[in-house]
Amino acid sequence: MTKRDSPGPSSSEPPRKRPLSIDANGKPRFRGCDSIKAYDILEKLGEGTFGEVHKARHKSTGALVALKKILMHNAKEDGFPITSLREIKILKALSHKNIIRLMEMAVEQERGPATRGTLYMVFPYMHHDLAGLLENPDVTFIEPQIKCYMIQLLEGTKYLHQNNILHRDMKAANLLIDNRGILQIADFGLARKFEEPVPVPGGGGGVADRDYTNCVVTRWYRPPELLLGERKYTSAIDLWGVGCVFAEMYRGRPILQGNTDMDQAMKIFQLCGSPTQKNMPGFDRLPGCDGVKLFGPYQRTLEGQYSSMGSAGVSLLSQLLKLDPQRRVNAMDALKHEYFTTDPLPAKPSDLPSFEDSHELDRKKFRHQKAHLPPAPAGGSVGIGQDGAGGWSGRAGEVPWANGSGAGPSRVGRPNNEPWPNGGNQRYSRQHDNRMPPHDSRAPPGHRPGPEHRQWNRPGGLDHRELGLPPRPPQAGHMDREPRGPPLRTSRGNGGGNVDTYIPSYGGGGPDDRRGNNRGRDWDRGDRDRGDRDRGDRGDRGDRRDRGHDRGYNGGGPGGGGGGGIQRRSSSRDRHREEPVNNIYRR
Ligand SMILES: Nc1ncnc2c1ncn2[C@@H]1O[C@H](COP(=O)(O)OP(=O)(O)OP(=O)(O)O)[C@@H](O)[C@H]1O
Repeated sequence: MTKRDSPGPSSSEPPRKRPLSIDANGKPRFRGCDSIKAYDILEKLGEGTFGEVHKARHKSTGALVALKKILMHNAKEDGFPITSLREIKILKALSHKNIIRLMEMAVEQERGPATRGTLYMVFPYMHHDLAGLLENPDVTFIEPQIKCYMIQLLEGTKYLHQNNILHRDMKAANLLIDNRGILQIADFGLARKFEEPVPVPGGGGGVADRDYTNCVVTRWYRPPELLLGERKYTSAIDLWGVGCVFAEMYRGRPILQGNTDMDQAMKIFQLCGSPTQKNMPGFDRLPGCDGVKLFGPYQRTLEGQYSSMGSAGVSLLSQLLKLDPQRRVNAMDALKHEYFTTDPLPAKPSDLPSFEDSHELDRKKFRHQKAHLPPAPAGGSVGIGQDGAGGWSGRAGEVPWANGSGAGPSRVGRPNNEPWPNGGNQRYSRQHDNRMPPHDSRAPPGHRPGPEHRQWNRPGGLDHRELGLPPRPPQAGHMDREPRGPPLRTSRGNGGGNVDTYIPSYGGGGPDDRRGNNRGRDWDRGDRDRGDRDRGDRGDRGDRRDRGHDRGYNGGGPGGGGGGGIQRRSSSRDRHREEPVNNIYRR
């Protein structure tokens, strides 16, 4: 039998797919499990209800990693958090340069026969998250850099959506950046598969034909359809978050800082205009539409507010921040937008300057030490609990108007005099939040800022002593965190009325959360894990973390904005594949 005759794949058969466990270079993508003893733990980077993140070094290879501890709130009763299982499963199946790679799991065995041990997700160490970079007043993005990050963000988003994954928590704090200029989308704790066809060119996010849990996405990045209670949503929800991040890179702060869901919707409509049948067809069929009638009508202000982004930038922004999710641009179309081909052209990642490391905990430490800071966003109806403060039950006429200052337009601009090292000539004056403390940009041990650092960062970073603050106690970040109050309650323990039984009642978030990432998220994390056990063993488990989160306005009503119902298993598990990333940087 000749080779030609031998049985094998015929030319009509589809090409064989690479096994999911192998990356584009033929190397195993996910190594499996290692002992935590293989790592030297260096410092804490972030902390949430869901887990702590530590920087560590692999003892034998020397590789720097981030270890994300999986917190078991109630290991005996709940077992391994199902949301973490889902996150791990999704991450293991993804392979793209703009998506964080789950390298392996690490196990810490505890003594005693009945202990289960602690599990860690192991990721490559990334020097920053985007929120941290933007909070550093000495780092000013210029347009080639913003374009470079946007391309990478859109490439990662496109890859997710083409592989039927919704991220559902797109925000600056979940975008990690390393000192080679690579941006990666992280935190898949709320991600899930979607079952509808993937987006096509010119087709926006398509149309959803089933219900999903409504209460997803951190409020400041939550799109109008979710705020109005939409459950048949599409990948367009992620593109709204991309739009928010896009403008945030110019402004230097989150652009829509609502104190409650109601306030959030109001801020959106003040920017994009009140919803009408023309700009958001069908908005009046959504359960939260009554709330819209309580304010406005507002005229659109987006083009005026963001004119400094230039006509191409404003055009892209307005396509990302379309009220109508069906007309909101999808990632593949956004990548073709003229913004990326007009001057100044996008920088290449390798041309971007490096910065001193900045992570969630650095920011928290600093903010807690500045006790005199004026109040940050109040956190809105996330805080609805037994005291009922700040929430709205969802019935028309009961509007808890936000009393916080929110994101007023009064920001102090800072002239940007830094030259672009690679010849770019566009400079942007980021408008800084004048309530914002400078970022604590400590250099890592042994780190000597090079010329680039000197150009882009305050030499040596700002020390707490420079600010006349008391010396930092050991593990100040941890100690400074808000004390946790009573343990989280579940729906079993407390129900009824408009008391959100998924929301813990520990007190205020303090002034730390300018970005709205952590306080809401901490509560959410608790919700997320707790909610799982009430949901049977299938379905949209991760969603419960946000259940009741501002739910009064989202139209979910007292019964809940959560609850995606039982969901079919997706058959698209094998669709994951690496896509070549367009070499758009070189255009
Ligand atoms: N691979 C990484 N490299 C460096 N830092 C990381 C990495 N992963 C996470 N971090 C830091 O830890 C923070 C929290 O990570 P992540 O969002 O994955 O956890 P989380 O428990 O979901 O936190 P949150 O509730 O704040 O979103 C990030 O904002 C980032 O500052």
